[in-house]
Amino acid sequence: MWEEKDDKLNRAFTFKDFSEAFAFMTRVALAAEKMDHHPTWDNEWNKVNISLSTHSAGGKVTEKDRELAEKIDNILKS
Ligand SMILES: C[C@H](O)[C@H](O)[C@H]1CNC2=NC(N)=NC(=O)C2=N1
Repeated sequence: MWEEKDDKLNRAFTFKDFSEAFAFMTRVALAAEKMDHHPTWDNEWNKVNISLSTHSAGGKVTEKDRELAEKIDNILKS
């Protein structure tokens, strides 16, 4: 689940393999681009760590981050 810490919303995801992880990242990237709101993330093989904050709000968590987090959760479920 998402955890709010140090002005960021963080969540770690683990997939079966790299293909699954990267497919998820592609879908998140398209949703993020549509919102013009982008994650800070890293990927190592089957793991993806996502961190959300709003640069234009001085790096704080805003409604935009909560909205993107919800979209990411929906991508994961679908
Ligand atoms: C110019 C462009 O709209 C801005 O830089 C957008 C792009 N993506 C962004 N992503 C995030 N996470 N925060 C922002 O403030 C932000 N701003």
